[in-house]
Amino acid sequence: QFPRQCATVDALTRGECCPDLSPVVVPGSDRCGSSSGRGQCVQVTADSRPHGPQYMHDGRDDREQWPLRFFNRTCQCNRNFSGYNCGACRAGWSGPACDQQTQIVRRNLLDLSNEERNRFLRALQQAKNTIHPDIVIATRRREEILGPDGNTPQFENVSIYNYFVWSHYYSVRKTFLGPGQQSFGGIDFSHEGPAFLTWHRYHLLQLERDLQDMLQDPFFALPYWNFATGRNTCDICTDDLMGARSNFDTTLISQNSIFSQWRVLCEEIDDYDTLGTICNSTEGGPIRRNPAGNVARPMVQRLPEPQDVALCLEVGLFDTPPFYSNSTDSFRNTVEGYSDPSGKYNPAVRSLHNLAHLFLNGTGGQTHLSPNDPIFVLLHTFTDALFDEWLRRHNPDISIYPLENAPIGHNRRYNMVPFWPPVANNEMFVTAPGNLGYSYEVQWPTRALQVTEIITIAIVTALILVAIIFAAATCIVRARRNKDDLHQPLLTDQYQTYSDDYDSIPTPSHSMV
Ligand SMILES: O=C(O)c1cc2cc(O)c(O)cc2[nH]1
Repeated sequence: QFPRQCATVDALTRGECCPDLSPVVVPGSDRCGSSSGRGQCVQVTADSRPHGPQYMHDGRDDREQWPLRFFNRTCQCNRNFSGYNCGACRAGWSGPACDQQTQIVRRNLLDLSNEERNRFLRALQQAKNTIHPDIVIATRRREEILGPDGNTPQFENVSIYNYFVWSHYYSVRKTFLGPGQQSFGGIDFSHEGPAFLTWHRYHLLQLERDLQDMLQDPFFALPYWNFATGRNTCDICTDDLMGARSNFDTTLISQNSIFSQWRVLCEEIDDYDTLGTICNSTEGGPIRRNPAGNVARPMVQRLPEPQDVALCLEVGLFDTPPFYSNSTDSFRNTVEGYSDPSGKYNPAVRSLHNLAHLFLNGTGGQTHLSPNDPIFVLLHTFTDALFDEWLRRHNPDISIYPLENAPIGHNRRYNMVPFWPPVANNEMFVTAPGNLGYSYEVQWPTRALQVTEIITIAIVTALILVAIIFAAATCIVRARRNKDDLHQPLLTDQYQTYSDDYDSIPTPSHSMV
C-alpha cells in the first residue's frame, strides 16, 4: 500500500508521499528523482465521477476517491520511469535509463521444464519469507492510523507474498459503519464490475515485478494454469507443483509440498468487521484445499470446458449496464463467471474464473482469503490471458469502458485500491504485448458448432441442394428440347409450311391464264 518512507506522522499529516530517490543531505532535495529529471511531486488525480447505486455510505470508507484520504500529493514520473520514487522502470522497460524494451512470455506451468518449475516454486517460497523492501501495510482505518497517542503510525512490515494477499483482502473488505453496527458488505473494489480484469491484471504485474526485483532477474515471468481443459481435475495439484492432497486430512495439502507449511493471512474476518480493525501481517492456520470436494454444491465440483473459453471470447461487448454481477452480454461478467459462457446472465450460474475458485473449495474459494493459496496466481494469469486475447480480437476503444456509474472503484479513471503509486483502471485496458511488456503462449480452443447452428446449416445446405437440382433439371429439359428441335427434318418443315401455306396461295384465276 504505502512506501515505508511515507508511513510517518509527518507525511500523513502533510498528505504528501514523494520520497527522495537518492540518499540526500537535505531531505526533500531529490523528491521523485527530480535532480536527475526522473519525476516530480504533483497533486494526485482521483476519480470524483458518480458511482453506481450499490454503495450508499459515501463518506464512511477510506477507499473512496483513493488515495485522497491518506495522500493528495504523489510522484509523477517522466518517460519510462516509474515507481513510488521514480526509481523503477515502467512495465516492459529496463536498464539504468529505462530505455531498453523487454518482453517476457507467460507460459503454461505444465509446459515448463523441471528446472523452470522449481525456480517458480522457489521464488514463491522466498517471497513468502522475505519482508517487502519498500511497502508497509496499514493495520487501522484512517481515523485511527496515527495510533492511540496520535504519534504512533499503525503500519506493519509484510512479506512480499503476503502483501499480494493483503492487497486483495483490502480491496474486498467490508465498510465499517461504527461499533455495534453491521459492516456493509455490498462493496468490492476488485470484483463484480469492469475493474475486475484491470485490477487483477495490475495485482499480478505488481507481484511479478516484486519477484523480478527479489530475484534480480527482469525476465522472470509468472506461469498460468489452464483451468479449462475439460478434465475436471486439478492437474497442477501434485507435489512437484502446487501440492497434492494430504493422505491424513483430505482438506489439507500433502506434507511433501512446501505449501503445506504456508500459513494464511486475514483469517479473522469477524474481528475486523466488528472491531473496525484491518487485517495485519499475523499468519494463522494452514491452506485448506479440497478440489471437487464440495458435495453440498455439485455444480462447483467441475471445472470449465475449452468450449466455455471459446464461447466467452466471442462476447462482443466489454461490459454492459449496470456494470455489475448481473450484467448480461458482458465479456467481463462472463469471464468473471456470473453469466453462462455465451454471455447470458443467470443467477444460478458459476462459470470460468468463479467456477475455478469455487472448485478449489477451501482457502482459494473465499474472496478475503483466496490469494493465500498460490494457485490463485496461476488461476488469475490464465484469466488475464483471456482478457488479453479478448482485447486482441476485439480491439476496443477505451470509450467502451464506463467513465461513471459503475460500482464504486470500477469507473474508468478510478485509482485501483490499494495500489501505490496511484494507477487507474484505464492504464490496464491495453493489450499486454505492446504496452505492458508481456505476452501469453496459449493455444486457444475453437468453438464447436451449437445444435441450432448445425440445424440452420443443414437447412441452408438442403435448400441450396434443392435449388441446384432444380436448376440442373431445368437446364437438362431445355437442352433436350433444343436438341429435339435441331433434329426435326428440314423437308418435313418445308412440306409442312408449304402445305400449310398452300391453302392460302390464291388459285390462279382462269381469267388470268
Ligand atoms: O462465489 C463466487 O462466485 C466466488 C468465490 C470467489 C472467491 C474468490 O477469491 C474470488 O476472487 C472470486 C470468487 N467468486
